[in-house]
Amino acid sequence: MIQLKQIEHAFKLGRKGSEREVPVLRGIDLTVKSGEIATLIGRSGSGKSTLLHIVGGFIRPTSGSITIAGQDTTAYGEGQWADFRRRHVGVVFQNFQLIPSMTAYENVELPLVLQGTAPSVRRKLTLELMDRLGIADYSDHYPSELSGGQQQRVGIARALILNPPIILADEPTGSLDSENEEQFLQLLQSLNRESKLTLLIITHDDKVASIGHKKLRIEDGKLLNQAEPRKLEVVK
Ligand SMILES: Nc1ncnc2c1ncn2[C@@H]1O[C@H](COP(=O)(O)OP(=O)(O)OP(=O)(O)O)[C@@H](O)[C@H]1O
Repeated sequence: MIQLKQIEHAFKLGRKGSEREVPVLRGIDLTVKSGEIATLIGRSGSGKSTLLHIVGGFIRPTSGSITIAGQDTTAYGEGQWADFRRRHVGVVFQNFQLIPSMTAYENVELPLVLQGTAPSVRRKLTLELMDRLGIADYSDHYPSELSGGQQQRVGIARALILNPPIILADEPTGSLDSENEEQFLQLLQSLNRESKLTLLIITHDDKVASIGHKKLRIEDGKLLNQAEPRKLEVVK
């Protein structure tokens, strides 16, 4: 579960001594239950990425509290966050952020290498996951030799390889065409169903937002609960 309470964030702009504060997030209360898909939609500049970066521990909020998987991470330093992320949170980015000089296989395996997992275990886990995500045939391809959809599958495989219960996704389909977007959204939904994965996805795309069990909207740094679309009444 992810729980944010009264999160405020202001960026400091300008020269030291004469900085001004620009408020970006204002009083965010957010709960994402275990096994839930939450989507957060909002215009450019509304604060989506800032919020995601706070949940992932890349930015410290100005005030408020963060609890993830039962642990209060609010006061964690960088080292603690890095360790916490390894065990609990995977991140998927819009532009995949794969390492161009590594093959698809090496990109997926990398977190296991950094963690010091034994080579035989690494090989088994990496091949199993790549097979499950339909990218085993592309093991030897470099990112530049993969389509956008395949690159994003490699991106999510890398985020999943350490088996985190939570995935944060920053505009994960932003670089995909509509067919690849559809397939990638189906993949996220099946991972959610089969592995009880908790997902927080930020987007400006209604189609992506529609896969959320919980659909949230952010406007000017404030969270609004997006109303469920009204069901049409059938007139007999
Ligand atoms: N490091 C920073 N320093 C100063 N201001 C920042 C910084 N990062 C973001 N901002 C400002 O905070 C506001 C929210 O930015 P954020 O990236 O969270 O929006 P967003 O909703 O994710 O936008 P987009 O959809 O365009 O990515 C913007 O006005 C932006 O200019």
